[in-house]
This record gives sequence, structure tokens and C-alpha cells, in this order.
Amino acid sequence: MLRLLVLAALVLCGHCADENLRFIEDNTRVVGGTNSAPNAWPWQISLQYLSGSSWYHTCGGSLIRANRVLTAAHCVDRVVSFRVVLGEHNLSANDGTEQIIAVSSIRKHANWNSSNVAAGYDIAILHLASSATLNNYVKLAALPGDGVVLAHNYGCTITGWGRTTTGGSLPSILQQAPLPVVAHSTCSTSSYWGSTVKTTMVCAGGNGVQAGCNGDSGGPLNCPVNGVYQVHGIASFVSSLGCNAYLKPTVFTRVSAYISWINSNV
Ligand SMILES: C[C@H](NC(=O)CCC(=O)O)C(=O)N[C@@H](C)C(=O)N[C@@H](Cc1ccccc1)C(=O)Nc1ccc([N+](=O)[O-])cc1
Ligand SMILES: [Ca+2]
Repeated sequence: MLRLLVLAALVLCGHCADENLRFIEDNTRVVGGTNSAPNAWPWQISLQYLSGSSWYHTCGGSLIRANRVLTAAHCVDRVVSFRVVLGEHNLSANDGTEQIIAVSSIRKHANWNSSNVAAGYDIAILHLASSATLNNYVKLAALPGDGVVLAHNYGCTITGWGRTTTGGSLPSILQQAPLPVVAHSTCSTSSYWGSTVKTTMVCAGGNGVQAGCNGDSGGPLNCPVNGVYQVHGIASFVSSLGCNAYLKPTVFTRVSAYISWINSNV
């Protein structure tokens, strides 16, 4: 529909061609996020790995205890040194609110298979070497109740420092984008993900414009429930066709399917 409208505008307004081309380009390239306000998502962490003498952002995660972080198993498949940065906003500047803590050990789900992300179990808990100081910038995430499944179109928000375009660069400022839930009954149809998605996953987005992208992996799908944000998803996979491929919602590990595993490994 959007493409039809744009084509009609191009025909009706030949002299606006430059404007229209810019419009098309922006809408096909933008993943659709906006800069978050500082401290808006105080449970969001940046997971970083050491290469040479520098640390690099690789994934997001959610602080679930003062010394525990929930993330995706695929984020910690590499055997490298990891640290988490809490209270982070601008990855390229000192915000004065950051707390940097080493990861001392990692619990990955025993059924995680790095050769088959579509099987699920893309969940891990990071044990931190020391406890974070909880304050206005660093807060614990609320998790859903065991088995809670949100309805189709439920309004959630993805947050992260992932790429703003497929194959593009990482932003410095924490991004956020609205991603409505796509019910499993829809997401598992052949026009969407088909049998690739399981009931232990949450699909969100898929409009071809707004989506998460690489670097958002492991980060939260934040959904307001009774006025409080709960982390309902852990960013797990996207389409190999691109982050914002039409009818290929971002797929998250469904946190409510793993509450007992979380409680046993926290
Ligand atoms: C499951 C995907 N398969 C296909 O698209 C094939 C077609 C089909 O099944 O319909 C797939 O393979 N996707 C990958 C590109 C993928 O998403 N990989 C992960 C990273 C990974 C690496 C190694 C082992 C497991 C996973 C990935 O990129 N995750 C990711 C990307 C973006 C976001 N996000 O936007 O929030 C989250 C996670
Ligand atoms: Ca910073």
C-alpha cells in the first residue's frame, strides 16, 4: 500500500522526484528507531567483549538481579572476556552514570544449539563479578509471570544499540522502536516465519520499517503491563534477508516460557 501511494505521488508530482526518492530511500533504509531519553530503560545493559586492548559492544541484556543479567545464549558463544556496562546511554561518551562490571561466569541453557537458533533455548544468565549499585540510572527489570502470553498487536518496545540499517553501523545513543506483538498463530503461517517460530518465542514487528538489528541481540522486548514495563522477550533472530524484511518480525525468546529455568540459574 505504501509503495502504491509513493508511486502515485511520483506520477502526480514529477518535479518532486528528488523529494520522493529521498522519501523512498529513507523508508527502505530506516529500521525505525529513535534516540531514547537518558535513563528511560535503566535495566538495559551493553554487553561488551575484549579484543586487543579495546572493548566492543556486541549485544544487549537486562539486569534481573544486582549481579545477574539476562541475555541471549548466542551472544556468549565466543570464548572471550566479557563485561557489562550498566547505566549506559551514549556508547561513545562518558555520561557519568555508567557502571562497568566484569562477567565472572555464564549459564547458557543446556539445550541451546548454536547451529540451530530456530530450535529456541536462546537464553543465558551472566553472573557478574560484583553487584551493581541500583539508582535512577540502573534498575532491575520486571519479568512476566510464568506462561503469560501477550495478545496480537500488544504494544511493546525494542531497545538497543543495534545497527540502524541492515549491515550499517552501530549508533552511539541507545535506540528504541515500537514493535507490536505478532501472535504465534499469525507468525507461524507460511507468509510469516512458518514452522521456524516456536511457541517458546515471541514475534514482534514485521511491517518492513521498524525492526531490531544486529547488536540488539540479547536485549529486551519491553511491554507495559498494568503501567509497569516487563521484559517479555530476549532478541534472538531476524531474517537472513535483512533486519526489517517485510512479514519477518524480529523473533525473541519468550521470557515467560523460561521462568523456572531463570529461577534455577539466577
Ligand atoms: C533464523 C533465520 N533464518 C532465516 O532467515 C532463513 C529463512 C527462514 O527460516 O525463513 C536466521 O538464520 N537468522 C540469522 C540471520 C540470525 O538471526 N542470526 C542471529 C545471530 C546468531 C548467530 C549464531 C547463532 C545463532 C544466532 C542474529 O543475527 N540475531 C539477531 C539479529 C537481530 C536482532 N534484533 O534485531 O533484535 C536480534 C537477534
Ligand atoms: Ca557512555
